[in-house]
Amino acid sequence: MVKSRSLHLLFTGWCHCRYSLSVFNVGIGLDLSVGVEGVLPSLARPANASRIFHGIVFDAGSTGTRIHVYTFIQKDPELPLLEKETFQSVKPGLSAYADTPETAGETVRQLLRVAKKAVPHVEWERTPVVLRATAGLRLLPPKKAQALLDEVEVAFEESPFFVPDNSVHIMNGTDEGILAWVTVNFLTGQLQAKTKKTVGTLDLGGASTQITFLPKFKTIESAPPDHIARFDLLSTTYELYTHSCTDTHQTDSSLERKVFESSCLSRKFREDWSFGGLTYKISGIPDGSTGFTECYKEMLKVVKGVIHQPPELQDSNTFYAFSYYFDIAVEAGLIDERRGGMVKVQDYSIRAKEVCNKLSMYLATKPFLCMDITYITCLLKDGFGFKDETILKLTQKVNNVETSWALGAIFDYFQNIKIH
Ligand SMILES: O=c1[nH]cnc2c1ncn2[C@@H]1O[C@H](COP(=O)(O)OP(=O)(O)O)[C@@H](O)[C@H]1O
Ligand SMILES: [Ca+2]
Repeated sequence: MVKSRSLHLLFTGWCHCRYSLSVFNVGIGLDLSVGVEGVLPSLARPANASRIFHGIVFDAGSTGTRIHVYTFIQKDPELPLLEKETFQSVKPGLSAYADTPETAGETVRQLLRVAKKAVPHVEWERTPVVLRATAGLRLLPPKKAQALLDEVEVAFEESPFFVPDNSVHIMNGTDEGILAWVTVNFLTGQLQAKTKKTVGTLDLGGASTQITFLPKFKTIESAPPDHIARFDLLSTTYELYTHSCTDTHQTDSSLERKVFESSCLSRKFREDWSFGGLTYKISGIPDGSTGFTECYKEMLKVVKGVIHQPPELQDSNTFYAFSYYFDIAVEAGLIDERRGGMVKVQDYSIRAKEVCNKLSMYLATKPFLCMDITYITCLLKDGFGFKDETILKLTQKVNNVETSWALGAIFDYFQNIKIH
């Protein structure tokens, strides 16, 4: 089976972008403390709270559905601690069941069993459960997406957990970027520091990508007002630059059963690939040139000129990066899967050249690695405008908690951070 994120974007045509920007209003009122398990959140204590309380977030991603069960401890009335996260994921994502929505309900029921084990029985009825869907459902026809969400809602209502209003919905890309930024800056302790030091975040999903950071005044000044996203967390208003792209769904029926050729694939590579209800024949270019330079040119066509480049990114030092940035770095041997690690933008580029210029070596085991890693290189350099030396901290977990927007989403539930 074909497994490549780049193929998605080549077929859908990158990209539907939304830029957002913001400022940071000082007055940090966020109370955080650090414990053995890591950084501890200060969330409003739910009514009728006992010492421990929980929150359940489902991430309905384009490639999989994940459950995050958070356990908080109310250390004192002001400072609950994030004690632990229970996490599990299943593949494929809900959008794969567009024509059999009952299966989406089954997926959710299966994952709810994890929550029943993680949350004590007596806590079930006051533990909120929410689901946020991302690019996979954003790209479906609205009726099909709604049918899936309805099945999820039925499964939630049948469950013993508390189902708040608007518990199940499709999240926009801006919220996705902001909530991931909240998660990472919370887990790394940046939000607790009485400074404006925060870390930027890069997320690359199966069908969308987000970049979010605290911009300098110059960036704020030069960006149009609709590039601004604000949110409130405790007594602080944050304004962040956040830019989200979702691959647009433009399946071209004229390509039906035609061969899709790419210089990012070995000349000997041939495979059928189903997408958008059609089957494509994917292959290398039999008599054409292959290799990094040609592949990069292909990627430039979908990346260049469609993504806003804030000039300050050329001077930025470190970004946290996860999802496919992490997965592809593991596949490319740049980092260890368990420990993650730091890479420079140029490390992706160097490895892309090595892989793409020896395509036959990877034909059997990693036929799409050249395409994927070249795409990431191109997105970072010519898409966002990062310099070669920028460091990406590739992290799947911080203090044993997934670096996902899901934790930010439960903050949003308990705190109503009002992203606007
Ligand atoms: O919570 C997570 N933990 C670990 N990996 C994740 C998590 N969320 C996303 N990923 C990684 O990101 C990849 C693509 O993301 P996703 O399926 O969420 O696409 P989307 O964000 O475009 O909807 C997944 O295959 C998975 O490897
Ligand atoms: Ca995602």
